Amino acid sequence: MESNTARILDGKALAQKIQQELRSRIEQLTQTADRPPGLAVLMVGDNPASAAYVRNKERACQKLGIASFGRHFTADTPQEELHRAIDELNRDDRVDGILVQLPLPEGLDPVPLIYQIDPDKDADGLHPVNLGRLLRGEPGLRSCTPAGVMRLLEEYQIDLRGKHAVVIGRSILVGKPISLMLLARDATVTMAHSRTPDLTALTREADILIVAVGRPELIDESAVKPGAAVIDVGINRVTDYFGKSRLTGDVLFDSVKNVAGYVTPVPGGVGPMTVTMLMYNTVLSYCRTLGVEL
Ligand SMILES: Nc1nc2c(c(=O)[nH]1)N[C@@H](CN(C=O)c1ccc(C(=O)N[C@@H](CCC(=O)O)C(=O)O)cc1)CN2
Repeated sequence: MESNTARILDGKALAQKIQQELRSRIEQLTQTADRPPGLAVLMVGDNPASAAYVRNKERACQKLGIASFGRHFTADTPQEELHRAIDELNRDDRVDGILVQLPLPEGLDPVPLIYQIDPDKDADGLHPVNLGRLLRGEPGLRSCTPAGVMRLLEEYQIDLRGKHAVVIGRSILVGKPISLMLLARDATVTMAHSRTPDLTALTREADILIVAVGRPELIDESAVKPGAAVIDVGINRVTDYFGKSRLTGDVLFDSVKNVAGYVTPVPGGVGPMTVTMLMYNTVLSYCRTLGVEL
């Protein structure tokens, strides 16, 4: 029997390439602009994973020449204080992008906070105005993880037109927006979720399979059509048989690579693209303020 090894979609390399391009563009623009682009990340509480992601975002800002206006709040901060912080950042001309790091500690509601962010500074692309623009096919700030997935598919010239894309997961952060983005590129999209019967029969029909459910290694080669592009959006920390902690996706990589045409690794696939698209959105907002093209 012939063996197959899927092509790896290298999100880390693509993220570096895009960041380099952004850095050059920022360097060019700041020769004449009176300020650099600015991003404000609101972090509430001390969830260790969130704290690490926020540090990554701040590090990326520093590398690219974006000013950070991060605000860190304790978990018992009243919701009203967070609304006041967003209001200040909305009015701060040095700030082009604002986001609330998710999840928030229990007792705090992220939805009204996201609704309060100025849609033109909504670097996460989660404000209903930006989601509405996506739905209507209008320009706007796009959600970072789905936008990162689309950039990966584009980079590796994976044909979407007329192809059957199956998206597992219906979150507002990934599943819903990525389905709309694939539809806009003429894919035939099926959205699947926890109540979908016979998931495997469906995923085996997919030319493009996007998995965003947060269930470690849910998808193995038996669920994949030969030659399909498999995009793993899951990031799960699991403890292995020997008690060692490791990171894994929603896809069993070593199995899926035997049948897929393309597959993203975890780590090093979609994750780095999320942070990069956040930088991209921030620079896009900055360019709009300056009245120039990105
Ligand atoms: N406001 C938001 N909150 C959250 C988002 C988001 O897009 N906006 N997404 C996730 C967390 N996240 C960014 O915030 C994020 C997750 C993972 C990565 C990443 O680069 N992962 C690496 C592995 C990192 C590790 O070793 O732990 C990878 O996959 O290679 C970046 C960003 C939820 N919250």
